[in-house]
Amino acid sequence: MESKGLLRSDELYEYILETSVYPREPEPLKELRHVTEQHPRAIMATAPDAGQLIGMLLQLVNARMTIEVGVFTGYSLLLTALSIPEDGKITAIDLNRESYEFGLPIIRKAGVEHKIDFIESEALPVLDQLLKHHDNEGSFDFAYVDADKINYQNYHERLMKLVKVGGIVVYDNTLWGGSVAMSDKDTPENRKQGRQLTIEFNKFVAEDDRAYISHAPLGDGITICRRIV
Ligand SMILES: C[S@@+](CC[C@H](N)C(=O)[O-])C[C@H]1O[C@@H](n2cnc3c(N)ncnc32)[C@H](O)[C@@H]1O
Ligand SMILES: O=c1cc(-c2ccc(O)cc2)oc2c(O)c(O)ccc12
Repeated sequence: MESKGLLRSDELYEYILETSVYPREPEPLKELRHVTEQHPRAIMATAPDAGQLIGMLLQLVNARMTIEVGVFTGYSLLLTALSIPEDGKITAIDLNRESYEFGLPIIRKAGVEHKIDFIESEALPVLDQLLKHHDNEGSFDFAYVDADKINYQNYHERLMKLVKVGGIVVYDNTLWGGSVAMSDKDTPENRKQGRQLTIEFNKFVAEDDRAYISHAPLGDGITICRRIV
């Protein structure tokens, strides 16, 4: 049977970006995306098409309290900050404050810094700390995970407790450059470990009865999990 997947070319991806994503991208996000292009690790930023869907999900659940694991220069962070209300809060965790500070002037200019609690740390102990306060259980509306792939299952276990029933957790890079569907021998050496971890995570989350999921081929692949129990 012919594949139902439609994205057959870079031109088609460019078409989506130019037609439906860039014209609607808020100015501060556009500026941050352009500034981040000068960063040596620019490839790590959340793809704008994935960002657009994340923005819609934030609106759909009226997100106010959110968690972000993996900030880098702040594309997804700024997107979240622009999407939540004035009294909304983002607990944003990253090992590296320097990259957060790279984008901070644009976040400040957008007038949304007050919504961000940036924590420079390994993410797992911060999530565990949050869970020590029982009031935090089920108190978050939304979480976005875009960090070390080796811990995605660990993050998922914590986040399935921290987000409320009906809340959403989104994971980035769940197609890992398309390598999840390649044979090991065809996978570039620098993709092999991420490929294996991503395959394992995708299987794990597909079998998780606590969440309704959708694996969307936007950007580098995002998996949307809605906590249902
Ligand atoms: C792909 S980037 C995040 C991109 C970001 N979401 C954006 O839209 O630009 C991954 C980030 O995760 C951070 N990171 C990696 N491992 C981490 C860990 N164990 N705990 C916290 N942050 C981590 C890295 O420092 C890096 O900034
Ligand atoms: O090496 C990458 C590449 C990406 C990536 C690829 C394609 C897109 O449209 C967006 C992003 O993202 C990465 C990432 O988030 C990460 O944590 C490490 C490496 C990469």
